[in-house]
Amino acid sequence: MPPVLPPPLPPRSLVVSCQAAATSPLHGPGPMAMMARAAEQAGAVAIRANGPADVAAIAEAVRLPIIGINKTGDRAGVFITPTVAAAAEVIRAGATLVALDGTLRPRPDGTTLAEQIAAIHDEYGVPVMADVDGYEAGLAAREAGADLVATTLSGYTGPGPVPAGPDVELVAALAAALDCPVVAEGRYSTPEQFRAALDAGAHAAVVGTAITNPGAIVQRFLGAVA
Ligand SMILES: CC(=O)N[C@H](C=O)[C@@H](O)[C@H](O)[C@H](O)COP(=O)(O)O
Repeated sequence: MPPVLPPPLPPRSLVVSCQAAATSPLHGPGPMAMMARAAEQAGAVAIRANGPADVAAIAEAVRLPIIGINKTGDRAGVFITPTVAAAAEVIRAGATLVALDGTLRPRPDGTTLAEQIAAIHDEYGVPVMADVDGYEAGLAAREAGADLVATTLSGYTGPGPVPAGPDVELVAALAAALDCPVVAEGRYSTPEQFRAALDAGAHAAVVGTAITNPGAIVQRFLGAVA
């Protein structure tokens, strides 16, 4: 197995994802930097953020490590940091770790995941987190050199609807099989689910929508009486 760069995340920790869609009033580097500061103040150990502008603003606002992603292209395909050039943009903006699509799907530039990870390691020396959608992809991502494997894309790449809850089973299966940290991510919306991920073997968990998307929180409350 390829060597693992040490993760800049303590064990059993909470990472807060600060991302806002273009349709949100909170979209943009200023609001995301404030979200990140609030998360830091409350005890988050790292921030996940999208795009060089947000990463740069957050890097100025907090002292925490930043998991940088750079979403580009069509959400139906590989869109989370699909190329080394996309990774380079967020690394140069201040990301201490880069996350990229770690599914088995073909990549838009025709390179392999192993080639992308090797290029990021060689050129920038930062750890790489592979966002996977299943067990086989998790094993393959680790073989390809990923330093961390995250369950981020579970439930998002198949034909069916996105499940309501998180995929804790995938966390448990990957944590039992892999020699690198496994990060739980995707639809963690309660403290109990967060704890369940850690108890299943996750090194850390990333929570986004449930903490940093007020629009989704309002909708959840209204949904209870609709
Ligand atoms: C599938 C996809 O595009 N996931 C994205 C990855 O960065 C984000 O939109 C999520 O908000 C993030 O993974 C955190 O997950 P949640 O918001 O469910 O806590």
